Amino acid sequence: MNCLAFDLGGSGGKLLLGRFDGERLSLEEAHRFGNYPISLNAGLYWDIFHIYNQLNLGVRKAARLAAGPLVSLGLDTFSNDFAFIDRQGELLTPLRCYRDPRTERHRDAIYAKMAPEKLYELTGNQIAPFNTLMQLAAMQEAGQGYLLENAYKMLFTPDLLAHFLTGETVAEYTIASVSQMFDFRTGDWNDAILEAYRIPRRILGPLVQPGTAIGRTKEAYNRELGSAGFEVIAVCEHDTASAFLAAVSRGDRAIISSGTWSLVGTEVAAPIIEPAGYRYNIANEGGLAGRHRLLRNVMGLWIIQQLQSDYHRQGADYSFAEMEAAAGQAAPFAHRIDPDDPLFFSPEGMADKIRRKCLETDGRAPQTMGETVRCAAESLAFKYRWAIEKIEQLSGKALPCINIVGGGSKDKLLCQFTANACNRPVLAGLPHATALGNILLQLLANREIAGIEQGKAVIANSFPIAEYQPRQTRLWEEKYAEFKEAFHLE
Ligand SMILES: C[C@H](O)[C@H](O)[C@@H](O)C(=O)CO
Repeated sequence: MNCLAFDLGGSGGKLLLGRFDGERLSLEEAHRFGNYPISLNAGLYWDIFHIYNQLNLGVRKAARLAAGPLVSLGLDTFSNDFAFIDRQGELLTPLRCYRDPRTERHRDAIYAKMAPEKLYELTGNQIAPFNTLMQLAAMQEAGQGYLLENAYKMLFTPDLLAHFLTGETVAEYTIASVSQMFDFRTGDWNDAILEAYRIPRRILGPLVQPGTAIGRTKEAYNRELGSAGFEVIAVCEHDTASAFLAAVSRGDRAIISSGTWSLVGTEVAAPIIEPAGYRYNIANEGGLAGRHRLLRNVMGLWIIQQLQSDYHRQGADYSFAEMEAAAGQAAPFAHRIDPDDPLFFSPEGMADKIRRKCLETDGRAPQTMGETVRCAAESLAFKYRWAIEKIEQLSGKALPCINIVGGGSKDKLLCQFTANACNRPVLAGLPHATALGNILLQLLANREIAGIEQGKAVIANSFPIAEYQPRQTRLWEEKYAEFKEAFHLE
């Protein structure tokens, strides 16, 4: 059986063809493309037409690769971003990038309507400038309430693409659950929040659970693509939910979905919404029925991706492997940053920002590319340790081992640093975990597997995992204590 996963991240997208023969699953990359925020008039946007074009290109390529018919497609993306459509399906707004600075501009006015503590208590979501609610509230503050009043629907990115293909308008649960408008207690949108920010409930699509068939591709779409059509299935449309679903986990362990963001968390049976969670900004996020993630966003490979772009602009083209090798040669523990400093959230000038922060903290700054990347990698590893400790504290369970999945699982240096800093073994693999989670749900919806545990066993049998044991633990313990002190981390 052939199915297709479309996975869109903050630096690129890909379409992977999944072939399942009843026992083993194989993945073949049908198409890959770049996806970068575009800056215009002080706003930051995604090019939704480029994304849609690339999706179609990938569908065509996958149809050629597949020996038999393409049965279904699942779409997953980063969370929080959205566009408005009217009744005809016409786009009323562009797709803004979650790093757009408008939410910061209106931060105080937004929190004056409802305090962040209250928002956390009602939703369990992290307090972050990129949440969907913050973006909608910023639109209201900027005098764009007319868009909310006149829209037919507000659709999250994967739901918008599903709409282009099928004409249906839904709000998939996992991506809705991180919008800061969803209430885990009722399993529905939170009316107090909607009222406080004048968000009309009718523009929010009907919630659907992952595994639901959204619909078949429209006739017009099939004609244009020369395709026989296929079913679009609501998978765990939030990429993190898909990645965690695929992260094969035996027993209690920490999972790091390592990509543009590093999502450091664990699965818990139910949301845990407590004052300590608010203090450490630990998010509750929804997964496939009965699965919840307790998770902390760490700035992630974004810092290294942005360094790469900086060097490119200066005329030096380094591959990730070259950057990793140079970092491996640089002196250890010479520089450090808190990767979650808000300064690092916005694009461009990353090397300068790192130098500035290092000077502030330690009075010296990295000069070479290797020193700068090493500073970022060691600091990320320390921040992972801190996040894992806080999640252990909040969940009341020990997490003695770490699974790293996603593109970052290929970064051997960062995986080894993570094992050292966290003093825990690391199992790293499944660079395409997000697409695998996406495909798992399609197999389930198409009744190719009986349950998700069977799917996880299929993944375990089909893909290799590398193991990293902690090294030089006493030295890393000392440096971790110094790191926490330097950045006043409890
Ligand atoms: C803002 C990010 O999109 C989000 O927190 C994260 O969960 C994600 O979706 C990473 O791709």
